[in-house]
Amino acid sequence: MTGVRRLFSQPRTLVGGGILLILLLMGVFAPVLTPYNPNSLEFDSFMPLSAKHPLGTTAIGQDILSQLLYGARLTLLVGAVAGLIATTLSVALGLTAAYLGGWVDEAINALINVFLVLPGLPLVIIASAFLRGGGVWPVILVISFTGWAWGARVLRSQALALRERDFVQAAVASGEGAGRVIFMEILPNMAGLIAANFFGAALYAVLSEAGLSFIGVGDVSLVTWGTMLYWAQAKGALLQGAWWWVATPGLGIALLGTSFALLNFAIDELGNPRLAGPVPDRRAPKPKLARPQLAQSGQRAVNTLTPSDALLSIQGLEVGYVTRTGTVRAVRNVSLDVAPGEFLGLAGESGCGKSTLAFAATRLLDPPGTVLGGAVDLAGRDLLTLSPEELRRVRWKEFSLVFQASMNVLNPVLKIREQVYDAMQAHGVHDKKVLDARSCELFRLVGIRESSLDAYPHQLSGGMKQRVVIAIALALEPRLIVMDEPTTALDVVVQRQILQEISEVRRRLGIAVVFITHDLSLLVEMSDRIAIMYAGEVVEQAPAHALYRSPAHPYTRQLMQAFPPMSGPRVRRSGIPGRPPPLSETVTGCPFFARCASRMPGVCDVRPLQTFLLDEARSVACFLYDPAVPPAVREAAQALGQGSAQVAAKEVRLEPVLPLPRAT
Ligand SMILES: Nc1ncnc2c1ncn2[C@@H]1O[C@H](COP(=O)(O)OP(=O)(O)OP(=O)(O)O)[C@@H](O)[C@H]1O
Repeated sequence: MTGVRRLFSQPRTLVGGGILLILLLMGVFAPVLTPYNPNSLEFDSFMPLSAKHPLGTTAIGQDILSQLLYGARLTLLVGAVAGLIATTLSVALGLTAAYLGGWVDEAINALINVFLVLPGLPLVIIASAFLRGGGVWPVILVISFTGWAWGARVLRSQALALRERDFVQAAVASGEGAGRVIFMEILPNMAGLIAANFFGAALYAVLSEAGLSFIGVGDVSLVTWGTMLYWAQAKGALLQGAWWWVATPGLGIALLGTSFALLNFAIDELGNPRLAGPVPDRRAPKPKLARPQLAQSGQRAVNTLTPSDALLSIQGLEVGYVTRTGTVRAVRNVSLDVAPGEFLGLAGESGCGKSTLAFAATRLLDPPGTVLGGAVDLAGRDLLTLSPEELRRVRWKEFSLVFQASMNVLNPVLKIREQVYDAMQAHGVHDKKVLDARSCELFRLVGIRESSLDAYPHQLSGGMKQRVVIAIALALEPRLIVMDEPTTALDVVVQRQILQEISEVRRRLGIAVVFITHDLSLLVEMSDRIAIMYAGEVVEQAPAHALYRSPAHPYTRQLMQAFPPMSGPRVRRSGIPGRPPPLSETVTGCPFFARCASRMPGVCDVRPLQTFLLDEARSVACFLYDPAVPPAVREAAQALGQGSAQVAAKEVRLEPVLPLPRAT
């Protein structure tokens, strides 16, 4: 059901809109509904209710029904126009302050505060008295310009909160312009609040006009419900027993207020789809995928990369978080290449710098994170030096990103379809047929029913939302997708389904994937190649099957032992004793030294760490493979490390060769 249809199917809308419509029709068709001029003095004073005068007459012989009908015109005009002007001012100033921030925010905030502390009623009275006699417009202007500040403050706060939400950040990151972010991402989420603001301001205007007229400050020669009250009070209507003269405009104002309030609630519900709509369909689609298989070397991309055939080339990347207590060097001299269509897994303990690496390489690192050195080249473009505009053009088209909390980037008040379209439209795809066809194709690819395109995010389960985000990330068929624990927040079954789909999709589309997770056994299933990070450094890189069969670095071995095997009997797993060194400190030698079962004191803790190439596809940053260390010493150390390193060395026929150059 569309938003408008849903709005008009609510009882509140029907009642509130019905009352408002009746009041409007009363004003519009006043000349038809009554034969009398509201200002005509042709009747007797204080005539009681009768067929000729259903609401009696005033002290000076005016027909009260005519006054009520004609009075609706000006009363509604004051409410609508003053409400509109005040709301426009509130939205414009509130959003400008929140979106631009800095001195603009401070200046607008100061203005809001000034208007809030000004005593409203006396100000309105003085201003109205000053402008008296100019008809209804001075009253409208005075009410509008004194009634915007509260709304601006509330809308500013809401916009500030929305600006930090993931879906707004994602829209900014995906290159949407400021206007589009404000009008497409932020404003729809504030519809309820803006509507509330409008109806609140309109009600304030109607009541202010009535109050001003009642005390005789407005233009009492006009016929409004306020001036009716003024004259009724001035001529002692209640003392004369002519209660209907007071009750009629009072009831009109009360009904108008009720209709505004009901419409306000109804629109609020429309702006917040969680409050309405059909029961969510949370049935997950059935995956139609084959059982995952352990990689076979013949099927895999082989890591024989040279810089010229790499799609993504990270060279000597250094990233730090500059804090008051020093710089946390979270990524240290990392070099990684990813070939076109390759699935590179990145694993390591929590806090070893995986996310920092992903964020820095894709230019999404927020302060205090800073790139301290190195280069990131994607298909010949140095991503680290691209201007924001160039980056906007490249992101989503050349590479896209899916993170653990990616499902939060979905805007809660927009249908999934609009959000999938948005990503494509921001990059120049506007043909409705193409958008439609592509969206359906993407949804089939990631295993979601096409009907979910017309759902709101809250109507989908977490797994489905994450698939939607993956579909959006695939929308422009980027050459590379970086996925940082994209399924960690989901249950194991859904995780597996999604991972199988990612694997399938990237094979079909030939997209390269950098996949980050703690779960090494999962990576072994999915990856062509795996890089292991420890304390900000890449300590081992190898084809997945080789790493699984014979991990070379003692840390990789221990990491593998910490996860259950993919087959065989269940055994108790042990964690890795000890902790990584603090990344804010300079590490001399190997950062794994203190925890390593094969450590060689006097070597590993004193020499600057080097990376050794074991064969054309494997490298390891460990002195156990340093030809400069006597073989006997290395063998003894390997044996100490439970002997498994020797097995590994035999299996991969380790022939330590040249140390790779490492940037300092
Ligand atoms: N804003 C920050 N300020 C200071 N240090 C930070 C900040 N963010 C991360 N760090 C530090 O940087 C290091 C790397 O963190 P990062 O999140 O990249 O690791 P990770 O391997 O992705 O961990 P996880 O798997 O838990 O996400 C950690 O030591 C962390 O404490």
